Amino acid sequence: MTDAEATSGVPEATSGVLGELRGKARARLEPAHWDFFEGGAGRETALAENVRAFGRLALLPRVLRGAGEPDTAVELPGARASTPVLIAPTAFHRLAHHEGERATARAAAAAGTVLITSMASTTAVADVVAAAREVRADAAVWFQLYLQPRADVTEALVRRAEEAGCTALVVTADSPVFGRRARDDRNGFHDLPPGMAAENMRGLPGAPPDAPLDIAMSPALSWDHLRGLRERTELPILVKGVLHPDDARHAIGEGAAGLIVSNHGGRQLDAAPATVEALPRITEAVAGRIPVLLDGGIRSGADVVTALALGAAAVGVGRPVLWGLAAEGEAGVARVLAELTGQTAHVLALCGARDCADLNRDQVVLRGARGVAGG
Ligand SMILES: Cc1cc2nc3c(=O)[nH]c(=O)nc-3n(C[C@H](O)[C@H](O)[C@H](O)COP(=O)(O)O)c2cc1C
Ligand SMILES: CCCCC(=O)C(=O)O
Repeated sequence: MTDAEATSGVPEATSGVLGELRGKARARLEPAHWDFFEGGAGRETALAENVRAFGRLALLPRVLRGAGEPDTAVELPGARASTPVLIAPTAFHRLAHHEGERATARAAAAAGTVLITSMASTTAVADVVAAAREVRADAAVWFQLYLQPRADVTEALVRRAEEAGCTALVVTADSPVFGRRARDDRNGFHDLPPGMAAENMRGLPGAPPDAPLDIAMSPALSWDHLRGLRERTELPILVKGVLHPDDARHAIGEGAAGLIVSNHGGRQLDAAPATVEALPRITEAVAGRIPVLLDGGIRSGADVVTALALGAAAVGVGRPVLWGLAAEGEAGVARVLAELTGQTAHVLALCGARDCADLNRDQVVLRGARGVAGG
């Protein structure tokens, strides 16, 4: 067991650039904030399994294909990204670094990738998009939305995202209630410190002037709410947190432009499967009709290529971006993105792939299994 595993239970990156940034982030952050970023729900089984499941998979390279230098670019709803490594939405970046989401946005834009900015950001979405667009005029920022039980609140948030220039909405569907996180309970961490707030939640219907509204999570939300949202926006909508193939089909029926296979980084249902293990059934159900993305446990280029080979169009990365941000601000996020994209290009080349779509499901096999050629 590594040192990191001994303290967290998770087989996390302990070497290389990501390991270095993780160590630096941990040393810099207040322990309660580190635990908030790093932790998961319950016994942290889903959190650990997201990472471990990639370790149980191997890649079968194809040889002598004359593929040339791999192209890492991907085409997505409301974005063309130069890398399949996107930034998954994570809350409260100013807890990690004083520049917060602005630093993350600049690094994402410079890398030519999509920032999925959290509704629970500590910077208003207009300022997040502005920071990205200062670096690159066509930078793509997607807005992650928790559907609110009050339709007027959801609507006001969507208008803000649209006016800010976001090019897609990501509706997080895996949070009918808030996950139970033992580390946060133990630390008594349940709110932002004074001076920081969820800036998107200010000035909404039902809130006192300039006071932020709490983000509501509601088990009463249904596909009807998603339909209501679709009728009120032209933006493409991706549904995040899908693990059951029937929900994938349902989302397509409701006009979703994309899906994100996710268990919220193991922070919601602890009994959820590792996302890479849920992915094949989802891509099978979707059958290429809309792009399927995955997040959870991506820590290397091999993880990225494994997800792509199993049919993902792109992946999201959560905690490693927070490590980079906490360790070195914008430069740290840039290092995380460059490292994962560089590794991805290298693994694509070693697998004989010319681009992110030039991979097949039969190239992913279980380690230790007899007769590795899948199908
Ligand atoms: C600190 C933290 C905050 C998060 N906040 C949000 C959020 O506001 N909205 C959301 O949809 N997902 C949120 N997530 C989940 C991520 O979008 C993503 O599903 C997950 O982090 C991916 O796993 P990884 O951290 O192993 O890469 C959060 C995750 C973390 C670690
Ligand atoms: C209301 C904040 C939600 C943040 C979140 O989604 C998470 O911590 O996983």
